[in-house]
Amino acid sequence: MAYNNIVTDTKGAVGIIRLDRPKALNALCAELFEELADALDKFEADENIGAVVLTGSEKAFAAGADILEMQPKTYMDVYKSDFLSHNSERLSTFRKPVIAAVAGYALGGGCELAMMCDFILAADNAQFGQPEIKLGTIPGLGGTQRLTRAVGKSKAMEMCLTGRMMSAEEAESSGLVSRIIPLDDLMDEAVKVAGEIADLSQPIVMMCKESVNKAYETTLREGIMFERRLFHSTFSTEDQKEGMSAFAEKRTPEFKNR
Ligand SMILES: CCC/C=C/C(=O)SCCNC(=O)CCNC(=O)[C@H](O)C(C)(C)COP(=O)([O-])OP(=O)([O-])OC[C@H]1O[C@@H](n2cnc3c(N)ncnc32)[C@H](O)[C@@H]1OP(=O)([O-])[O-]
Repeated sequence: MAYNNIVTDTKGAVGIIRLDRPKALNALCAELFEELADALDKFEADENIGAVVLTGSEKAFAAGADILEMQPKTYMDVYKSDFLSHNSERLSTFRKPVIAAVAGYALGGGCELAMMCDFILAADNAQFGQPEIKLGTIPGLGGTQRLTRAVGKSKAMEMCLTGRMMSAEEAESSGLVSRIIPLDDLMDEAVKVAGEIADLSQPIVMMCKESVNKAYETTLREGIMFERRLFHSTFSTEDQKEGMSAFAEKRTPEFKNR
């Protein structure tokens, strides 16, 4: 598939997806979602890729779903086509770690896309928001749910009801992003961290991601049982033997991804 709205690249074992629709501040049109899903399918199937970085431009990670594309749609259009239920959710089912490297605007669907990633590294110029309310609609890609889980009800409610933007500092202090990086260093740092993760055992990393994500979907007791079972299952892998043997023998582990 030829891409018109994204650019993909690799650096070692890191897959990079850059949203690249500059004229519309990377607004998420249907074609972009289709391309993003295709790129994710390819990176997921590629055994040489251990982690992915999703980024945009310095001005915008993504300024939201494409308003001009949505504007003429009727209720019957969106209901019958189950608008947003297909390619736009692909990121949330991706099994390898994905880091969002966010600079500039991450608004509406852009903020929701960043929140589907496993963690967010924010440039110091990043701005997050769910401004859908100002357009006479509400978030439709998980914003009311993931933002509430990330920053708590009071701040999420304020953000969704007012549509105001949150600075990188506020996003970090409220737990939406894991760290703030100077804009010029953002991609280098994101690729470095992704590379460190990709050097670990891929199946163990996938289990760890699955277990952390379980915390969003279950009770504490069930989540702890799920984690315990996955933890037990790591003992069936060669990589657990290698990791612990390497520690005992004071050497660097050589993971084989099995
Ligand atoms: C997915 C699930 C549900 C989600 C819903 C949503 O996300 S709802 C969306 C939630 N998001 C919002 O409500 C944010 C909407 N965007 C804004 O408020 C402003 O663009 C800004 C404050 C981000 C930047 O202001 P600035 O003065 O620096 O820049 P500028 O304004 O001059 O924009 C440059 C060009 O980009 C264009 N374009 C930008 N965004 C979109 C878009 N989403 N769509 C389409 N096009 C968009 C803009 O029209 C212009 O094109 P033109 O005229 O040159 O052909």
